[in-house]
Amino acid sequence: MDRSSGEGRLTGETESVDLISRSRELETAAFGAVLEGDTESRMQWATPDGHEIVGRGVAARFTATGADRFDRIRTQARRAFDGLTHDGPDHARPRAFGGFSFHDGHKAAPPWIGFGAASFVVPQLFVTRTDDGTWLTAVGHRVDEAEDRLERWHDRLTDLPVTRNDETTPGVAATRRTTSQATWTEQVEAALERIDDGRLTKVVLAQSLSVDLEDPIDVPATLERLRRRYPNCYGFQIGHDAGGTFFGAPPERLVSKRGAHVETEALAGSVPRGDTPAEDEAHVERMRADAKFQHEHGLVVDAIREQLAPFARELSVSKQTIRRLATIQHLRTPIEATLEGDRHVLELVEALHPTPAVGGVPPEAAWETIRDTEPFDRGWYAAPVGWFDAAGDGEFAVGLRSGVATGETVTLFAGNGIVADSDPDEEWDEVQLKFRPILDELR
Ligand SMILES: C=C(O[C@H]1C=CC=C(C(=O)O)[C@@H]1O)C(=O)O
Repeated sequence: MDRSSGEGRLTGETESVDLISRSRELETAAFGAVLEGDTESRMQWATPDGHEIVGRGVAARFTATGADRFDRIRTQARRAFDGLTHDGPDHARPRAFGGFSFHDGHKAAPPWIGFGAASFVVPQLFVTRTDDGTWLTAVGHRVDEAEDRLERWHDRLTDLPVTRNDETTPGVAATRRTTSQATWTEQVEAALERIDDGRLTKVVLAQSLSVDLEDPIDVPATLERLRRRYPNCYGFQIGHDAGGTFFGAPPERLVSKRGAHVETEALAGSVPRGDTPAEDEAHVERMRADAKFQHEHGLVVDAIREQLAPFARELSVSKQTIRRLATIQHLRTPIEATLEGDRHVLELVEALHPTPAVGGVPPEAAWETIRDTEPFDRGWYAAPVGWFDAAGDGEFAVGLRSGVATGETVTLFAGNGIVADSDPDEEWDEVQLKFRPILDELR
């Protein structure tokens, strides 16, 4: 454990701290070792364009509960980042990593111990790998503390041999579902009644699957395998020694903001992969031509456009495309905007979450249906995970194709959009496809 200053000072709602950050280039690929050993917090973030950040420890922590959780995180972060001095390249700058629970009333009960309604950490030590090289950054509250940490870890990482990828999976001893297929059929039929009544247009209903493992899971190795199999997805883990580790390979960007430029997307509508390119195309053609899929997807596009419009000087919705993953294919519509005025990425996260790709339309009726139907807490599943920086830029994925690992159990979550004309059996099959990314890496 890095004991030079305990696990760092925390940033409360009123206290402000100075953060000193120092970076240097790293000539080794052995940076995964940053995650090893005891630490209060570890994180990993990888983007579809191949950039990666791996970090440990707590230089500052921001937490909040309640309906104003987005605002309160921003206020705490402003205090911490106002006192930040960073000596290093821009891409190695300190950022706050973390996320939100799906719903603001969330309580951190098992399997979500350690995961509150909003929680972000500025790591004490992290490695950033981009096209500009691999950089190590240490953050402390004094110059000597940051510099010592930087040198110590630089030497430690440089001396390590690069370990080979671990292909061993933990093995599955048993699985337990929250929702049988018969119960699912009843749930979908009950949601369809609300849709028929006109109370609801769309709801995303989810299931959870608990997997008991034969051996403990190595989350970084699992994530590495997921990244190779799902290169056009994000990869993330957020973990605490005292709690669980939430990890996954989400295909969906909630939002990214750099300066005034914002990118988001609508991702909804799912079909399997085929065994041949022709079969792949046949599935896609069926999805493109199907009124139910187009309705389900169009609701997401419309909601994102409406939520983003008040912030935007310009907003463009591109042509619908297909996101083809190893086990599933989705309808995808990229959406870009130029912001009017200075905004924080968390304002956009708050406005967009939950999109109807994970919640529904209208949002209140959808949330009521989810609450009445799902016999488990969504926790951080389907919620925003990502990072933001001192300038209020950042990037967030939707926490899908994900699970939370606690001891020798991983609890997985997956859901599907229900609209008029949804067929319970087809919806069941689509949900099972969405468990596969993580489940395949556990077997
Ligand atoms: C809710 C999930 O997926 C969303 C993203 C893509 C396609 C979806 C769908 O076809 O229903 C969902 O909206 C999930 O993976 O658990």
